[in-house]
Amino acid sequence: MAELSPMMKQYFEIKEKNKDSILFFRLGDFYEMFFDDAKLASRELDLTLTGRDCGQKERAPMCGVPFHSCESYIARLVQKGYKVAICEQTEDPAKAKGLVKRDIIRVITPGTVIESGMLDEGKNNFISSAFMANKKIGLSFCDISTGELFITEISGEDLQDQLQDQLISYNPREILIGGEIVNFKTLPNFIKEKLSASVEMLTDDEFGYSICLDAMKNQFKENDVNSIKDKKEMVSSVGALLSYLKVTQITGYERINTFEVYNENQYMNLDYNTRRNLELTRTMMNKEKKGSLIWLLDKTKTAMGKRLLRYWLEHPLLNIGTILNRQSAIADLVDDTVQRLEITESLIGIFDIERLMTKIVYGNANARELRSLCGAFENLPQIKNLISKFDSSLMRKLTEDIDPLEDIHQLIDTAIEEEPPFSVREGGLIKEGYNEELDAVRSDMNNSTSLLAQIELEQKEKTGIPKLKVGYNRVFGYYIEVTNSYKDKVPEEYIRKQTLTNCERYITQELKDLEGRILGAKDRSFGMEYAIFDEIRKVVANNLDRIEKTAKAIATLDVLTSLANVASDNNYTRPEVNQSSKIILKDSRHPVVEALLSGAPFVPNDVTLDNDSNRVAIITGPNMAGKSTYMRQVALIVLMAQMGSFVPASYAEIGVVDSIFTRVGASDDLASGQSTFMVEMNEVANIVKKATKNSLLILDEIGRGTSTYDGMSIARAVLEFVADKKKLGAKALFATHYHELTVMENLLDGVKNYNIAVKKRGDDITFLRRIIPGGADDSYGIEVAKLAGLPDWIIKRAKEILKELTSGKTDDKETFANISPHSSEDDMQLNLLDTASNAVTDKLKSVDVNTLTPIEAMNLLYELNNMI
Ligand SMILES: Nc1ncnc2c1ncn2[C@@H]1O[C@H](COP(=O)(O)OP(=O)(O)OP(=O)(O)O)[C@@H](O)[C@H]1O
Repeated sequence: MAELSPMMKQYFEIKEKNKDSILFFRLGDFYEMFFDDAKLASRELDLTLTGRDCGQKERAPMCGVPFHSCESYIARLVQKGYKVAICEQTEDPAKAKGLVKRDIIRVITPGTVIESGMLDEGKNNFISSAFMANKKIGLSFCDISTGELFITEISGEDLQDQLQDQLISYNPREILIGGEIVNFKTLPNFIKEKLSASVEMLTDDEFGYSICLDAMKNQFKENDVNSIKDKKEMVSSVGALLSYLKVTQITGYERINTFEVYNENQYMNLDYNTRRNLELTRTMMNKEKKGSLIWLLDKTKTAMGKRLLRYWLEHPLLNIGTILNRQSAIADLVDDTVQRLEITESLIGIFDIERLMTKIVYGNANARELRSLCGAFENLPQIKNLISKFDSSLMRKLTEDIDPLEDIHQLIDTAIEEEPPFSVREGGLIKEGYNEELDAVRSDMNNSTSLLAQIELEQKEKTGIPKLKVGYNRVFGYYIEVTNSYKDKVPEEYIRKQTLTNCERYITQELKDLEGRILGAKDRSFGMEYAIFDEIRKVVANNLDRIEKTAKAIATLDVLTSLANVASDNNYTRPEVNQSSKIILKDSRHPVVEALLSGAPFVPNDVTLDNDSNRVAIITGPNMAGKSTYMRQVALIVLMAQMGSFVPASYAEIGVVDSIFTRVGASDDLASGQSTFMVEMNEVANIVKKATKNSLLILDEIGRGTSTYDGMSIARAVLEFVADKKKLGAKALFATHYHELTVMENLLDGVKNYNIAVKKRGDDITFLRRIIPGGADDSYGIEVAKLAGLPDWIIKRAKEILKELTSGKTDDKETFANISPHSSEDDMQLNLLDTASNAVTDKLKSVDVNTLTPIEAMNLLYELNNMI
């Protein structure tokens, strides 16, 4: 067998160490993939598969992507869950002796993306690490593009459920798991179906306590590490994550210089179904942002603010103090419109400082990005000044945290060109006047350039060739070009280098000497520029703590301003948030439906819920009356209040709830083999298992997915469980079409009936959208069906059947069986037909048709026709 070429040998050595990644092997201006990687990439990225001679009989399958547009290709692979190992030349090809050295500079995995083009600017890109031992789970979430790291410990009952709820609230793209977590048999399916994240199994050694503790010590301040070092599972989770980042990122992960330990009881619990049902970040129907709560609330001006707003929305608080702090800051902004609008304006154009800093710390930010950072700092002094006038404690803290960073701004501004090129190795980065030495080298370079022009002139005169010019190419540098018609005038000392169709190119000793000076000056100047640029980049990186603190403050201010703008534009009110267990709302509205309604205005409604005589509200009323809207608006208002936001109501008192659970709408999960009813019952089971008396439950038409009697029985049993203080005793809104359930008001403590009023005139109904005490008198299903355009025949027939069913003569089943399968109209027509056909038969019996004359036959036919 023939020997592999040296380059392919090098390829195989590198590939051997990165078997589970697609290897992007840098060759010139391309990243090439070979063998199975090439086949996979060609399939996934629609690339043409070619072959490369590799010293063997068979050519190596190969495909490539251009270096300059590689991001979009990598993004597509990473989004599909693949890892991409980037292999670069690690020495200057010009200085290499033999084959250029190459090595992996970074492995990009779904959870370790930092490239802005591959990230959603308004969403964190988390990688998570979960390790379980001793019935405890250590869990961490890290966004390496911003340097944020959140860690927690989960203990107690239902660890898998708790873990899933935590994973849902951070939505990581990649999850490292190990220890006893492998026993959670349904977890992989959950991760695949609900999170679409990729999973990496790590070994117990990788989660080993002492290795992990060392990894933490290398990364964080001693005091920080000491504060959690007894939480072994937590240490294992963070340590294994750091080691994974070290292996994949190789450099730059030092950006993660601190962490935040959170307690899962710090935040309201929202499970997967509730997040989906309340349409927090996208709608259920179209999976679109428009129509979701975030769409309404997000008026942020910066990417940092966008991400933080999303975080607040996905993590409503339980701590009243923190909620009140946010509220007071929003109140400051709501009350001072002029100031608020000025702040809003000064936030516009502030770049993503958090993600820029990551690139700077990684050492791969270019001069343009440094300029963007400088631009982001421009308004800081003004913003600090604007908010210093406010009184609330959060505003005071933000004023303190915002560092105007004038020194860094000035450093970048005086050093870096306004519009530098993307490349940092080809000059044009540093402003004239910033560095004397650089200016001197540059002037040498420029003088040399004018010397070239002088040479051209001199040679023209000396040789008498008018069409002579000095040019440059990459192959043999500076040359003199003479058109063919003057070839005979070329002096002897010219050395011919190239012949083209119309001209010849020459070099001279004088030109080569000058070239040495020019290129030397150019190289030196570019080298100096890069060194100065890199130094500035390092200075900025060394100020990470100051810059990061400012970025966080700007993000917080942006979120507060966004919420204040929404509150002011939509006439929201500041809710009174307390521990009262009450939810009292006056004139409350559904924030999103209200914003989307174009015709008639939204009809506001009141709400009274508490843990006493108003625990459960049974809501009846016709279809389309607004039951679901009403229930969701209560849940959304509670959630908004616990985010710290103002709410759409004229008055609101919110006793904090520990969780919101919802069971709404019909959905099936055919992929996991579950019918609509199974999904519904699973969700109900989950709610009754996890809810506490401090939870808020939204139960919309429980039991509708099965037969009437079974459904009604289940609905009543759930209602009894929820309402009964000895069992659950939680606050709940319970919408149902089973009017029979309204009797529960008399049978159970704490249950109240409400209905959404409609006005009926003849066959037509008008929706009033007002919630009023008492059960609904009728369900008006048929009237709504008529509104929906069901044909008259079906409507009439349905009314007939309903009349029989509600006549109350016998039990429903018997009555239903006794109803004729024809409508009364059908029966009438059948009777008529019967009579006519009898008359015709009688008539025909009375005549002998064989003896009729043609005229008599015609008359008979005429007579028969009239009978029918
Ligand atoms: N308070 C309101 N003011 C104005 N329009 C409303 C109000 N409540 C609901 N609506 C409108 O009525 C539509 C139907 O409301 P919703 O889906 O809540 O009815 P429903 O009673 O739950 O119906 P069903 O029993 O068929 O599920 C909503 O899409 C909304 O546009």
